[in-house]
Amino acid sequence: MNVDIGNALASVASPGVSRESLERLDEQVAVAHERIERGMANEEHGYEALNLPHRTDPDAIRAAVEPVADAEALLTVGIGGSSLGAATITNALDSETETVFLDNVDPEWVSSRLAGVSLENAAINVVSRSGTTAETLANFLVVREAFESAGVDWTERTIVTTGESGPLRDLAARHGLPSLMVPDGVPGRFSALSAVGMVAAAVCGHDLEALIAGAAAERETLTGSLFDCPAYAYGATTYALDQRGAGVNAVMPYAESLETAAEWFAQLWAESLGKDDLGQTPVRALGVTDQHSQLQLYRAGPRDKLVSFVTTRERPDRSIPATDVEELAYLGDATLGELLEAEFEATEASLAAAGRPNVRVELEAVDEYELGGLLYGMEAACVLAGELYGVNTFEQPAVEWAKKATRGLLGGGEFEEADAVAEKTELRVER
Ligand SMILES: O=P(O)(O)OC[C@H]1O[C@H](O)[C@H](O)[C@@H](O)[C@@H]1O
Repeated sequence: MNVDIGNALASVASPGVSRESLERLDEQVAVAHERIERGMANEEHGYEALNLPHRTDPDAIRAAVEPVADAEALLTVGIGGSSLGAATITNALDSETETVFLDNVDPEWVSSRLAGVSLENAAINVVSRSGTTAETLANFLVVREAFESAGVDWTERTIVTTGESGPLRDLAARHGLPSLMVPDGVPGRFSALSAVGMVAAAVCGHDLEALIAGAAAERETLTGSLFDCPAYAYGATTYALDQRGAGVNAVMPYAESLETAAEWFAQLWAESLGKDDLGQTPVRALGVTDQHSQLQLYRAGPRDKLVSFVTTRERPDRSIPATDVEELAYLGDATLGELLEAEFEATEASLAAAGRPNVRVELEAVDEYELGGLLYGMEAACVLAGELYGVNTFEQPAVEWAKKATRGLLGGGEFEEADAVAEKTELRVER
C-alpha cells in the first residue's frame, strides 16, 4: 500500500501536524521500530503476528480444506478476529463459492441465513482462538443441528481452526475433524494472514501465496522511519492527529468490495488502542454512499475527526449509457469508475479546502497481493501506534469483562461481573 499524508499537515488542516513535529515524532518511530523488531525476533506475544507472512503454510491450509473443496457455500462460524479477517478477504474478491459469516447470535438473523443456504452442498468453517467464545460455540451447535436435520453428516463437512487446547480442540479430536492451529502469540484481530483468515479464502479458491507475498512485501518496508514506510506513516500520523484532537478516525474505502475491510480495521484499532483512557475511535464509512449521509459532519462538524480514504487505482469498469436529456449528457461521456474516482477526488479536496485532516491509503487494485499488503500494513500501523501511545496493544481486558458477565448470567460459572447487571441504575421514562 502507499500512503499520502499531505492533507494531514498543519499547513493544510486543523488539527494538523507540522513537518517539524513529524520529524521529531520520527525519532520516537525509530525507537518503537527497534522494540517491534525485537518483539518479532523473540517471537513475543502480539509482535509475532508481524512474522505471519513467513509462518503461514498455504499447503497445510489447502490440505485441510481438501475434503470440502467442492463446497458451493461456506458457513464461517466465528466472531471478531475469528471472522472479520476471513470476511475482509472473501468479501473483497470474486468467487463462485457463496460465503456466509455467522458472528451475531440474533436468532432471527441466524435462522434466515441458514434457511438461505443449501446445506447438502455446504461446508462449515468454525474458528475460535480460545475455543470457548459463547457466540461461536452456540452458533456452531445450531449449525450442526441444521446439518443433521437436513440429513447431512456435519463431521464430513467441518473444518476447525482453534488454539492448542480447549473445548473446540477436544471436539475436533473426538470427531476426527480436519483442524488447523491459531498460531501461538497471534491475537485474533492480528490473525487474518494465518489459517484464521485463510481457510475461507482457500475454500473460495483464492491465491493464498499472493496474499502472503503481498504481506511479506509490506513487511520489507518496515524500517525505522515513517518517511520510508507507508504503514508507519499511517500509524504515526493518526497518532499525532489524535494527540492534536482528532479522536475519531473515519475509514472510508472507495470500493464496495472493501467495506468489510473498514469493519476489520475498526476492531483492530479499537481493541488494540482503546485502553488507559487513550485510543482513537474508528468509524466505518463507505465512499461514495456516505458522501450523502456523513460528509456534512466530516466537513463542517467538530474538528475531532480524521478521514482515512482507501482507494484503488485499477478497478473493473462499466460505461454509463448516453441519454438525450441535456443536463445528463455529461454522464453519458463517462464510466461508473470515472464517476467514482471524480467523487473521491472531489470529496478529498473538499475536506482539505475546509481544513479537515485526511489521509489517503492507495492500493493498486483489489486483489490478493494488495489485500495481503493492506492487512499487514494496517496491523503494523496499529502496533506502531500502540508503541507511541504506550499501551498494551495485544490485550483486551475490557472485552473480557463483558464475556464473564454474560457467562455468569447464563449460569456458566460464578463471575462477580454478572452482579453489575442487577446493580444497574434506573431512571425510566415510560410511555
Ligand atoms: O477467537 P475467539 O477466542 O473466539 O475470540 C473471538 C473474539 O473474542 C473477543 O471478543 C475478543 O475481544 C476478540 O479479540 C476476539 O477476536
